[in-house]
Amino acid sequence: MELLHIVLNATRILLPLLLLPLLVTIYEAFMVLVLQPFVLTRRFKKQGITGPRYRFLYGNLGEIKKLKRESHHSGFDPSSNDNFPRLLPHYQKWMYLYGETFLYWSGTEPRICISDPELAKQVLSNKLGFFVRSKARPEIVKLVGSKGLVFVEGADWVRHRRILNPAFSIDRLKIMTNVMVDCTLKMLEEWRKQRSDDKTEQVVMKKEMNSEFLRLTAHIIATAAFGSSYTEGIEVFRRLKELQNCCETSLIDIYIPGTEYLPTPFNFRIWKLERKINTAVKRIIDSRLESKSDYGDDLLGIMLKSCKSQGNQQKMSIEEIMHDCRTFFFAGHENNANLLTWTTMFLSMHQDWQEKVREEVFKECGKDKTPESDTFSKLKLMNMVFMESLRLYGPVTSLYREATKDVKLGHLDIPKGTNIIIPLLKMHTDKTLWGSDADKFNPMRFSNGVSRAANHPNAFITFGIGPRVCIGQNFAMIEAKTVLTMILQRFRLSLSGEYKHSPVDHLSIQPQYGLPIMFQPLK
Ligand code: HEM
Repeated sequence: MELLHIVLNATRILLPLLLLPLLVTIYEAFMVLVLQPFVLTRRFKKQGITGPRYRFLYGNLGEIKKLKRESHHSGFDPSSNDNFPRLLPHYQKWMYLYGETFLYWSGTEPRICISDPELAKQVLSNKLGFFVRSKARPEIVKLVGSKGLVFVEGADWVRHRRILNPAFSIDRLKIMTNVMVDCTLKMLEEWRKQRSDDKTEQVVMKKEMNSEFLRLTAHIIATAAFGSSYTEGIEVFRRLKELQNCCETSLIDIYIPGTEYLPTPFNFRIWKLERKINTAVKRIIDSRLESKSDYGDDLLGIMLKSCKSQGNQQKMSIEEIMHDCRTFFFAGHENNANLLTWTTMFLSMHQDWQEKVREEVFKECGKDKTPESDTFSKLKLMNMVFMESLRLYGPVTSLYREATKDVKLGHLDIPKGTNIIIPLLKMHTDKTLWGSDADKFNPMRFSNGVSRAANHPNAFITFGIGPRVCIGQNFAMIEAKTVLTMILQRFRLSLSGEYKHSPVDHLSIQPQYGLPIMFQPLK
């Protein structure tokens, strides 16, 4: 009897203690899943901002998935460059229904879509830390590296950027131009060998250029990043590519927080790949550190030098360096390949522009001289073509920021925690900004410079603006100019009859069925 009494007393004391965490979790879940969406929806409604209705837990993810699937299967006008409705159909639909600025829900995360260039500029240029990069899905963070430049914030970001800026200075890029030329020459030499091995002795050669450019840009960034450790470096990048393929397949699924920690076969595969990548990068770093020289002039060498610099603020940890290696591969490889791919498509379709750009190349670089970095600023027409290609098929389709406090943006009151989406693809093809031919290829619109190409100076922000502007934009442009110059010096390009126009959004805009191009050697 007495024992029962003790047990009852203990239960009376312990039960509330045991129940408390459960109650707190239920309360928090209620706040996030029910109350916050309700309150925020009302708060924005009062400001005249509406959007699709919040659905429990999933927000509007289901509708996004459905609209993307439908638009993907709906076929595509082969002459159209109007990618916005096809690749971001949910934004198009909601803009039509609720206006240019609207609220939607990515799961329980509130998102405001803003495509006004003036507001976009205010968000991206804010130097007070009111808007930071939005938290990305774990798959993306794994690819780019959580401690690399893309995802660090505040003082860490300042330190990273200070260390890395010199790696992209004009002097360094001049040296890197030689790397770009050498890698392109290797690709062209391979093509020559394949042609001479070809028993059919056809003069015109067909190449699938998206995969050629992917291979070439991987080769270039691996050499620029790892230089003397190239062989090991390319192995790291191969594994990163595997990781990317793995992550990409899961990106179309709805993300449920915490699932990345579950011991599923998919997660085991990712963890294994990550371990292999880290071990391989660590091995390269260790062998450099052991060499006790000045660590080399490549990106890795520049980062390693920062490890031994005196000022604490300037230092970078080995883990951070490992993550930055991933960042450079991810950011500097596919984006550049896609820029080259879509530009090649345009030049093959618009023979008049191909001739104009080739004439410019012959005039400024000669017919068979290897290009030098000093010449690139003279290639004005080529630059205009690249800008037009980036406007219509820029690899980054949207930019993401999160408000770190309640903040005023134009006439809007943005509550802390709201994500702001800037749909670049929409801004870059908006007829009110670019005129009635907004979806047409017309490089002439850039003849007076980027800021005068549309009726707002910030209508074109393919590399971003403000403090987080792309650190690799000059690298990207020099690489693209090097490769295109060397190709145009040697070949006349035309689109193969097999080409099927079907741009898809796989982290960047890519041709679903590749880009088969016919290469005719110039006399
Ligand atoms: C066509 C080529 C490229 C395009 C269109 C592009 C576009 C962009 C954009 C739009 C941003 C800003 C994102 C934001 O504000 O949230 C960015 C950031 C960045 N890009 Fe690029 N990029 C390209 C090539 C490269 C290359 C070649 C590298 C490196 C080798 C690179 C490295 C980075 C890094 C590290 C950041 C983050 C910068 C920071 O947060 O401080 N990108 N890029």
